[in-house]
Amino acid sequence: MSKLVLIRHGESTANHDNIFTGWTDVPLTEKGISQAHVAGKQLSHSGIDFDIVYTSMLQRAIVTSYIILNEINQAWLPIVKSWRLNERHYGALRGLNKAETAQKYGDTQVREWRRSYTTVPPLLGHEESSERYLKLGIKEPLGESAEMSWKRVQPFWEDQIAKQLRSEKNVLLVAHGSSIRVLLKFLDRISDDNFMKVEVGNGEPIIYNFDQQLKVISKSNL
Ligand SMILES: O=C(O)[C@H](O)COP(=O)(O)O
Repeated sequence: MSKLVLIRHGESTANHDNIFTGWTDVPLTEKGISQAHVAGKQLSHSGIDFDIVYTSMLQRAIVTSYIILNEINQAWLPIVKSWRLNERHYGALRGLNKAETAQKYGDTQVREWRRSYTTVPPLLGHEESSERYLKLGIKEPLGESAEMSWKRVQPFWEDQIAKQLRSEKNVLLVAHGSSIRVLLKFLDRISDDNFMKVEVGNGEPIIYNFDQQLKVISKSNL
């Protein structure tokens, strides 16, 4: 049997300011740091021995994973950082205030942009090339629906995470609202329509137990 623990990063400065973030690399707030400590303490009580940690290439998730690893006294674990676990790219919505955008375009449209599986946000008008992705030969998206982000998460699931779980390794994955929501959709077989209702809170551990065939035996929230 193997365990997968999914945790969304602690509150970021953009979460606090209600700003569309996506691939923008923003830090944790004091509250976000303390949420990461609390999640770490909860996990420490659960007594899970992890074998590997996966996180994104964005500091809000990376720092959350460091804090958790310290709290559970497993700071020595290997950490793999991948752009595939980044938040979905919010395109031209990036940097806008969510409430102001809802006032301008209406709640329904903004809910669709934020929670639909297939709706693509307005795209950036130009390509961007941050050094960290250039180095990997990754073309930054101009914007992504949740479905588009699943297309990049899925190969990582198959090649890395599922492989570990099949060999009975326990995996800690610290990522983002959308990269975790698409994983929940896959693992819990959630329909596109019901995906609209899936929410993931900051710093709230979700634990899956799998058998060797990667069948979900149980799921719980700490
Ligand atoms: O990228 C963002 O803005 C947040 O991390 C998640 O946003 P959401 O709540 O709109 O999914």
